[in-house]
Amino acid sequence: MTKAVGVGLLGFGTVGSGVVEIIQRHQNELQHKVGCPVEVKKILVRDVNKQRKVEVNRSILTEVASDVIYDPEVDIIVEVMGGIEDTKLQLIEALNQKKHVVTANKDLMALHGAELLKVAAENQCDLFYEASVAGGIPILKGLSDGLSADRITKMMGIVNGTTNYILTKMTQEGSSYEEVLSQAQELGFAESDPTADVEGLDAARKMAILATLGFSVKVQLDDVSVRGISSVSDADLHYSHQLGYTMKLIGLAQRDEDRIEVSVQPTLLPHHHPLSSVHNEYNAVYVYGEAVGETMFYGPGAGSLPTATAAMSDLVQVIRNMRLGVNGKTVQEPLHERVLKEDKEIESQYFIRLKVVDRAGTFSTITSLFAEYEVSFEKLLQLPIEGEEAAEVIIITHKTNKENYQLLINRLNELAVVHSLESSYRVEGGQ
Ligand SMILES: NC(=O)C1=CN([C@@H]2O[C@H](COP(=O)(O)OP(=O)(O)OC[C@H]3O[C@@H](n4cnc5c(N)ncnc54)[C@H](OP(=O)(O)O)[C@@H]3O)[C@@H](O)[C@H]2O)C=CC1
Ligand SMILES: N[C@@H](CC=O)C(=O)O
Ligand code: NA
Repeated sequence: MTKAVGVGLLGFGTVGSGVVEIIQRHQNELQHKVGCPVEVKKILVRDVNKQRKVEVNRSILTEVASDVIYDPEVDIIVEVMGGIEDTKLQLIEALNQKKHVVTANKDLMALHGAELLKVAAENQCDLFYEASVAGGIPILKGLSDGLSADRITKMMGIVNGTTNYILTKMTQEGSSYEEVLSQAQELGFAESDPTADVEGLDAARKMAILATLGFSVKVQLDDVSVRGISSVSDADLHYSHQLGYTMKLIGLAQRDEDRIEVSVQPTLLPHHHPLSSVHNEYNAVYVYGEAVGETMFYGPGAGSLPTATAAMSDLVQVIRNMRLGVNGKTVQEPLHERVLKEDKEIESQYFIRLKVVDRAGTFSTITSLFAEYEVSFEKLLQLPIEGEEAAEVIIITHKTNKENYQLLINRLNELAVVHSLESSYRVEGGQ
């Protein structure tokens, strides 16, 4: 039999234990696909004495990274521990040792992906990162293989499992934000610091990776405009629903000619929109290509075995490349210059919720301001607030540009008839 390929893991938590479980349980299928046994040789953890979900021989656990990186029996490193700067240095060290790398680390790839890919290419090594975006969905392979000949113009999707889980449970079961967040943590969906999930940063990192690959443009993390779900209230969910919309944390990457926009924000979608029925930790990404038209990638976006499946598909690809002697050949420089759209080029509908003074003339003052910025109403709801001389006004606008919208929002806040601007969100999938 052909010599076994040796795998070293950095991390043995939610994703790492899934990787080991798949290697153990699917060894026959793996051997059939790659033509040799796949063996886990070493695993880096923080604490070798910790109780583990998946059983391995204790002797392969270590708390010293170099035990994995310099192990001559390790051909491929699977990095599933997280972290940025130290992890980057360790992966560079591993690549310089001619170890191929598979990683689930979007924090690292969004910030240092280009540099790491360069080091990998210089060492004729593979560096694959399918698990870093949308968990078990083969979205990166979908873009780089399936749609490789197309020109991608838009990607829109739900790319964070934790926030989708939270919004689903809040909307469908009326659960509290805190309660569902801790469930998502227990289920292993959330990041070690869940602020990255709920404040949209995790999704922004994934959108930067997607936009870089899909548009062949070097998109920086700072290019992504980000807003999370921590300020979404029950009232927002309630009124959105009443007006026919579902709230989702949406990542959007769009290009017109060579000008791009990348954002992550809570967004209202019509109930009938396919992304509205993506629930719990599931993710989905719409990809629009000039030639293919519209495709949608759907599946579990977080969790142990789904995410490990993505890392394993990269592992299989690395081993196939090893057998063909073609590792490190897939890296390409971006084709296009990165030019970001200006606010006046970004068009969208908006949901605006105001608390206003409940008396004659209020409405005409508000509508005049909207008219001044050429923003018209598509839907409107006005409800008196019991026990107060105030009313709640909820507006869905027609499409307007972001510059006008922001000017309007600033001025609305200053109107004497407006007590407060309660909330405002982008609306997609309508007109
Ligand atoms: N969970 C998910 O659904 C997904 C996670 N990811 C990404 O995968 C990576 C891993 O996530 P996840 O498995 O959830 O994380 P966990 O916290 O469950 O696991 C992390 C593992 O790495 C080990 N570890 C962490 N830091 C160090 C260190 N400095 N030195 C040694 N060992 C260390 C831990 O050791 P010990 O066990 O001893 O504590 C643990 O085994 C992250 O980059 C995450 O963003 C990507 C997609 C989905
Ligand atoms: N915390 C992430 C894990 C997968 O990337 C998420 O919730 O999507
Ligand atoms: Na994926």
